[in-house]
Amino acid sequence: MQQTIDTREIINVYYGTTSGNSSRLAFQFADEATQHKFIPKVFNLKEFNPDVFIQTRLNIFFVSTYGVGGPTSDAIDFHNWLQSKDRKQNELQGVHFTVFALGNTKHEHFCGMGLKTDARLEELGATRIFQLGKGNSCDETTDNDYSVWVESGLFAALEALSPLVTVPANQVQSSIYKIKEFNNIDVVVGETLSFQAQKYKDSHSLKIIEIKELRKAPSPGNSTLYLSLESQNIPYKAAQNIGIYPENSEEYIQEICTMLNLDPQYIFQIETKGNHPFPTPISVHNYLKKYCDFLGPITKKQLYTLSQLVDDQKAKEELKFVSSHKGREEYDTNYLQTRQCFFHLVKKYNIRNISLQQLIELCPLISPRYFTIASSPLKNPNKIEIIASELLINKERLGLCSQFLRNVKAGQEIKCFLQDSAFLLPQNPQAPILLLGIGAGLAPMRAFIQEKDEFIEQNKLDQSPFKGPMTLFFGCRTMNDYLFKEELEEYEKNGTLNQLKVAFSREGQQIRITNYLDVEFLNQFLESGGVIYVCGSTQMGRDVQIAIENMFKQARKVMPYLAYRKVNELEEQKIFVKELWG
Ligand SMILES: Cc1cc2nc3c(=O)[nH]c(=O)nc-3n(C[C@H](O)[C@H](O)[C@H](O)COP(=O)(O)O)c2cc1C
Repeated sequence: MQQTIDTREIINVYYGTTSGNSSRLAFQFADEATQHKFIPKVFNLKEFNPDVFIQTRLNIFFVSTYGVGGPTSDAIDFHNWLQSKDRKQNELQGVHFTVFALGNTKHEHFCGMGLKTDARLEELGATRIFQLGKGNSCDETTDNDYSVWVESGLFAALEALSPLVTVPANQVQSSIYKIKEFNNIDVVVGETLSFQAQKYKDSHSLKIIEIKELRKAPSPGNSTLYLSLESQNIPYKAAQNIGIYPENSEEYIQEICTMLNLDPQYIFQIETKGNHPFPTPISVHNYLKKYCDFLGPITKKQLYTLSQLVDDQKAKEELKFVSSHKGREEYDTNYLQTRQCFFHLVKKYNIRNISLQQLIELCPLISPRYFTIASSPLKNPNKIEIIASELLINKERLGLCSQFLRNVKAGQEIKCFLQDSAFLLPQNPQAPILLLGIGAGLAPMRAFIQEKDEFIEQNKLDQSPFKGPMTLFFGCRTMNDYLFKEELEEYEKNGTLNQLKVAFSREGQQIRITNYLDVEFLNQFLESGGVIYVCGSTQMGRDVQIAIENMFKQARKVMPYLAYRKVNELEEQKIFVKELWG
């Protein structure tokens, strides 16, 4: 007798991400949808195909916001397609959707991209299955916000639309991986890789020319590295973003192999009807090194699986509880905020019985870390320079990328790719330029200064995108953190920088760069058609925003409630350009 199975419809799960939050939730949702007997298909928005979208009834979007309430770079084509005037009224009739928007309340336009997507889908005639959800990464509550959203009835709404049907078992596509030992005699057939794995595969391998510490008295967590990479004739732009794929260290790989009794030399292939999560055949060692993110924030799916595997009854209950909706506050305070990860919990609870297949299903791929290029291709056509601050987690362990960069040596190659940042050249080359940076936020400023300096050196200032006066206000804690001191002072001496001011927040007068932004100065600067570039912490971005608002209120007598809008207008006109983190 033919075997049958109860199932529901296909759901397309789309995500647009930069740092991995949206993709993590998209895959988590896919896992939960499978338990509810749906057939999820996960796509990065770069792979968005309008025909597939319109033909599939159920669609869910996980979209994060970047820039001024805009899309992540992988979602730009989708965003342009959706918002295009070419779209016809009711073009999306029959399509059902729901959106989970990711953002951060420290940024303006909170969840802007999700809100725009949600509103436009409805405008084009698509039916909203469930109200928009919002995840706020400000206090790292995104994952909890997601579970609250799901628990408030998402699956009930989906199930009402798509009742169970009984079909022959062989009609249901399975995306579960099967691990198979690779023998040298096996013929390797071309695999279709997941979007993220393909992006990794297509990225460049750039050789490190030099790596050194920039601070005078570094300590763990208070270190800033300088890296130069051979650009291998890959065209790059000043202040562009570079995504670097970090790798797990040998110590961690050895330890996890010992804990889980995995043979690092074992070479395996993956059998799946879906996309392959990474290229195979591969050794366990290389999988753990390049792809397996076992040090990232612990997910509820990981906690649930660990609860099933741990022997200790108390631990079992605790892990199960925090993986549930009821335990969301404990999950947030005791696991997310304390930066717990899969590796440390496996170690803490002495869990040994996790198979390679489970590991692959539980741990996401290592995501790239983004930096802003600190050099100009005109001055340095053969090298890309980067400034990287070190991240210390819980005052005890370095973040994955920080430990990776600590261990790499000159001559070694690293995987990376380039993409545009918010720091585009000014539209008016005559515009006065004000560069505001703190710490490693000096990177894009240095790239622009180098660019201008090169035009001056070649006696071609008339062709430069920076013909107007250029001012740099740089903030650091103490003289020990004053990065590129001699170089910056030289740029001031030779006239590339018309003004250089350095604010030390923990030394001397203990001031911040915002102390230089008084009402009169900002008013005159903006009246003269100036452009302001800011790079550093979100707090600093907010302080600069407040300084500009005050200028509007006091110098231009703008009503307080309109001052905020005025600053937004400056952002939209690319007169106030920010790239912030943290
Ligand atoms: C450079 C930058 C710009 C951002 N701009 C916004 C924004 O305008 N509005 C917002 O709500 N969140 C903004 N965010 C926050 C992200 O959307 C949020 O952290 C999200 O969880 C990231 O998801 P991802 O890991 O999938 O990229 C920004 C984050 C960065 C790093």
